[in-house]
Amino acid sequence: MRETLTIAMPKGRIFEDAADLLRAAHFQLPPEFDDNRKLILEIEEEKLRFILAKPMDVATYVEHGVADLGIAGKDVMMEEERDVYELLDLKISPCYLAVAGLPDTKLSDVAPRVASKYPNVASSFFREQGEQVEIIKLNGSIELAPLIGLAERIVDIVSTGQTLKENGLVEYEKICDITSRLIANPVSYRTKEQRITELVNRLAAVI
Ligand SMILES: Nc1ncnc2c1ncn2[C@@H]1O[C@H](COP(=O)(O)OP(=O)(O)OP(=O)(O)O)[C@@H](O)[C@H]1O
Ligand SMILES: O=P(O)(O)OC[C@H]1O[C@H](OP(=O)(O)OP(=O)(O)O)[C@H](O)[C@@H]1O
Repeated sequence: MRETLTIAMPKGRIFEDAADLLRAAHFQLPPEFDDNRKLILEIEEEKLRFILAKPMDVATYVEHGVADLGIAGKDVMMEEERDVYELLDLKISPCYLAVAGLPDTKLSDVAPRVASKYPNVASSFFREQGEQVEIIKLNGSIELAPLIGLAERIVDIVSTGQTLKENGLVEYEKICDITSRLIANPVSYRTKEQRITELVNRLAAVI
């Protein structure tokens, strides 16, 4: 009997883009996939179970082995080192990480303050540039920080650029491109290798 594969993923845009990708790969997603208030969704015929979590928690479920696979943004994978395998670049939910701030703000001689949801990524980026900064961790609405004087710079996700524009901010530097990745629990990868390879091949064929 085929064992069930459990896949963790975030609830928002990644879920929508992943559902499109799964449909393109001829997985029959039931209609309840489009009204995703439920936190656990199953495709019985395919022996697949999806669990919907916050982006930063996806890798936690996979690392602990309660999900065999996960779909997470590269941003999340870069921020926290995890004991998981990255199997595939799904090329969905594209965006990029950038340094932004108010136009014409000079960085002071003392360490400038940088607000971000990605303190580790931000800290490595400025360290590699040889710049000393003070990192301030925020959990969302990062663009507020320079507007109210909490920080001179932010490190955040940019997609359309609309949020920066509407808040009068400018991009100073692009850090890196981001897409979503298929990740696997190392033990599941060994014990359910055939099922996982089959899924990877079906997805890889439509990326
Ligand atoms: N404009 C964007 N803003 C944020 N994340 C984006 C954007 N465009 C693509 N992404 C990717 O989507 C991921 C977030 O996934 P998703 O939007 O599905 O999560 P969510 O459950 O809605 O999360 P949140 O609670 O952060 O709104 C990010 O880690 C990033 O890789
Ligand atoms: O370039 P854009 O298309 O405007 O997208 C970028 C914005 O989207 C994300 O925020 P999100 O909507 O996830 O909310 P958050 O502030 O709670 O993180 C990100 O943090 C930016 O604020």
